[in-house]
Amino acid sequence: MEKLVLEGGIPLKGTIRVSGAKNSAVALIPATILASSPVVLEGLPRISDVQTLCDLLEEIGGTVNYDNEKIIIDPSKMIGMPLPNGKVKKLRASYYLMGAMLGRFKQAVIGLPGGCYLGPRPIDQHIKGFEALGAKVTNEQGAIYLRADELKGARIYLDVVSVGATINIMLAAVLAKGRTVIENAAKEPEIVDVATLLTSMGAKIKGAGTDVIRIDGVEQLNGCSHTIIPDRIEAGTYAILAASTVEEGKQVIVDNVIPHHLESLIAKMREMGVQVETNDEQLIVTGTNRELKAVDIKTLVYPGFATDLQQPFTVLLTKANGTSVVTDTIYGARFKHIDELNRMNGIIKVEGSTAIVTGPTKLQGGRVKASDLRAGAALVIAGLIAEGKTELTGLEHVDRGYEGLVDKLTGLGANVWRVPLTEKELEQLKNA
Ligand SMILES: CC(=O)N[C@H]1[C@@H](OP(=O)(O)OP(=O)(O)OC[C@H]2O[C@@H](n3ccc(=O)[nH]c3=O)[C@H](O)[C@@H]2O)O[C@H](CO)[C@@H](O)[C@@H]1O
Ligand SMILES: C=C(OP(=O)(O)O)C(=O)O
Repeated sequence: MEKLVLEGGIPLKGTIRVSGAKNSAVALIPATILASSPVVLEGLPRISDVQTLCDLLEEIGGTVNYDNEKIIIDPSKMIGMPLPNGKVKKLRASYYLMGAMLGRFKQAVIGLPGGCYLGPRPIDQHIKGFEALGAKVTNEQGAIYLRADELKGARIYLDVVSVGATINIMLAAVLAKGRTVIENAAKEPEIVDVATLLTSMGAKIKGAGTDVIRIDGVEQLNGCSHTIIPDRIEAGTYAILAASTVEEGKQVIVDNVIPHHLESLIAKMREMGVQVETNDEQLIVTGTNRELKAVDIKTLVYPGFATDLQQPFTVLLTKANGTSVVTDTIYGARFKHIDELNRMNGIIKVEGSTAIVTGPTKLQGGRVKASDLRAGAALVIAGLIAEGKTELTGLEHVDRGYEGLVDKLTGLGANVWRVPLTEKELEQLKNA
């Protein structure tokens, strides 16, 4: 195990390139199970969630070949093997194996997913969808058992707008008989990306990216080639980092971005007084001598302010003048980073699903721990703006979502490096 050491207070400048989207990648990989011949996925990020899913596809008999920026998955020899334990527990998105394996094999056994603990994360809407398509679903000793004689299209109204349930139902429905309509569907760009792959494989899907998705089942899906979209959350994280660290007159360019995916973040940054411009595929943040203003944010489903950017954004708010109110309506308990920020001299109070940030404060470097992926991203930004050195543990969370973090930050002039934990530090972490 390692820790990340960050030297705070160094102004950053230059260009940082965004990788392929984690939340697309983790659905695109399971989607390949539905094809009858090899699928080429281009531009997947090299992160641990991608590796874990590729390992899981190999466990069920798939062949995975890595060729520079491409991953080639041959699903033809896969079998409907039960996966009640093991690697499925390491990430949230292993739930997509349910929809994809049910779609192809008409049965699946998948252990309940892991991933970031952000408060309760039920999957009742996924199950409601599978049942509507004709599957019998039971939960036995921490694993979901799914079985169907045949899957038949259905009209499914989601009681909660859910990214995971929308994608999972699409995966199960593309090979079902007849028409499926998902109402109150989520509209995130990752859903459109998965629909694009499935359509290239031969699926018939209309309306992805709106709140009604119509799927007409087909007999067979075939291999194809697909390039993933850029990661809007990674891009947003680096835009927030840029706004937190860039010096007057200097620029940080976040490259390989679809700016339209980040409109709610860009609007909030501008409201604070951050100078941010966009072109076709970049965000350009320029340092100014303006004082940053406090703003309120409320996380919402897309195209609202993304919950996954709430934690990093809170760090930027510690630099703003006044009181900012941050409300997370998606995950009301997503505030585990706050204790750590307060240990670094932040003045942030949590009341229910709201964090109240009083600024500006000068953060102080210290020893902090990432409790989840975006808490880790928030603490990386905090470490880079703090006075002195910060040591961050819990890197296994950060590695789930940020490809080549140290190299990318070093490219902007940051002084950051990874070191193995000593025996004593490992012991301290175990007892914490
Ligand atoms: C792998 C992946 O793509 N992860 C993203 C996905 O997670 P995930 O797909 O798990 O999140 P959902 O969109 O499903 O969750 C949204 C809300 O609906 C609730 N809910 C969800 C499903 C369900 O069956 N019942 C239910 O009540 C959840 O508790 C949450 O409050 O979207 C989240 C919300 O944008 C992001 O934070 C995660 O980064
Ligand atoms: C919460 C996240 O991921 P996951 O759903 O994979 O836990 C995230 O990407 O911020």
